[in-house]
Amino acid sequence: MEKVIELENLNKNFPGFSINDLNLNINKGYVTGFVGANGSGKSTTIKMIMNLIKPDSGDLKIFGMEHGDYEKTIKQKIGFVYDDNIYYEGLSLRDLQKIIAPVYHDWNNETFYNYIEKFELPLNKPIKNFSKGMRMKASLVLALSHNPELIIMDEPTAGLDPVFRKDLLKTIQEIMMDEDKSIFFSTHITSDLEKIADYIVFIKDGDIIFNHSINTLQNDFALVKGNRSLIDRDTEQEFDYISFKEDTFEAMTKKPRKIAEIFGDEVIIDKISLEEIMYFFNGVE
Ligand SMILES: Nc1ncnc2c1ncn2[C@@H]1O[C@H](COP(=O)(O)OP(=O)(O)OP(=O)(O)O)[C@@H](O)[C@H]1O
Repeated sequence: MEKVIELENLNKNFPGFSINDLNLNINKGYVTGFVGANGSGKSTTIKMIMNLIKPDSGDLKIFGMEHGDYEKTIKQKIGFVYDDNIYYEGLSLRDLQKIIAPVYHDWNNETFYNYIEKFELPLNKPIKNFSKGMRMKASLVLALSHNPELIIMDEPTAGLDPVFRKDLLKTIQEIMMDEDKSIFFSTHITSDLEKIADYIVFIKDGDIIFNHSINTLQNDFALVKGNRSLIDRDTEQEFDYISFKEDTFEAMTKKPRKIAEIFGDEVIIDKISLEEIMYFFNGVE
């Protein structure tokens, strides 16, 4: 499968936090969600992909190219959305359009005005008077108006109301009708990912814990509930994570068929949500 992002043995050290030998491939033509707890390294990874911060070592390729020689070519093909204000506060969207449009070969004014209308944004109001949600929408308009091949978003739905979040998911689905497009975005809203993501990358303390298709997560992982007395040193091995509550246990397994063979009707084997998978991988006590 063709890759749009390839990270190999990437290292970045901050005081008290580090990313060590991070390896990650993102497939072309799919929506990949990037999840992990607060402070797990999502923004740091995204900023390295965008060349906003430099890794200490390792290889990083976007569309098979490295930033060193090809940064301009790469940036032409990326739509980047993030919540920090990247604009001059006093400027309006109309001002920004005049500045940004000439920078991109594939800028499309019709797309720009369509999104302005769709997202109900004012053209002439200074960005400094925008609400948090309006800023995120403005960032989206500017990112989508140059027909990017790869859309990278750092928590795009943060600060957005549920109605607009739903519209945004629809917009993403429309964009993905073009099978050459790829989307990589971080979020804490796992229910959004269950609706639109093809792959989920999970990061914990700077380590990639898994990069699975949503089908693998839904079919291979299961939630098991039963009586605590069923768990001993041997049976414990069959589970990936277990939590106990009074006389009962709740556990995650990647071997639901084997669990059914061992325990039969003594346990309940259920579908597991992405939120529960993250909860277990983040370490339950
Ligand atoms: N410029 C920096 N200098 C020092 N430490 C930093 C810097 N940028 C990030 N960090 C640290 O790196 C860690 C990871 O931060 P990062 O923003 O990547 O997390 P995140 O997964 O995006 O979190 P959130 O979900 O809360 O946005 C944190 O401990 C943060 O304090």
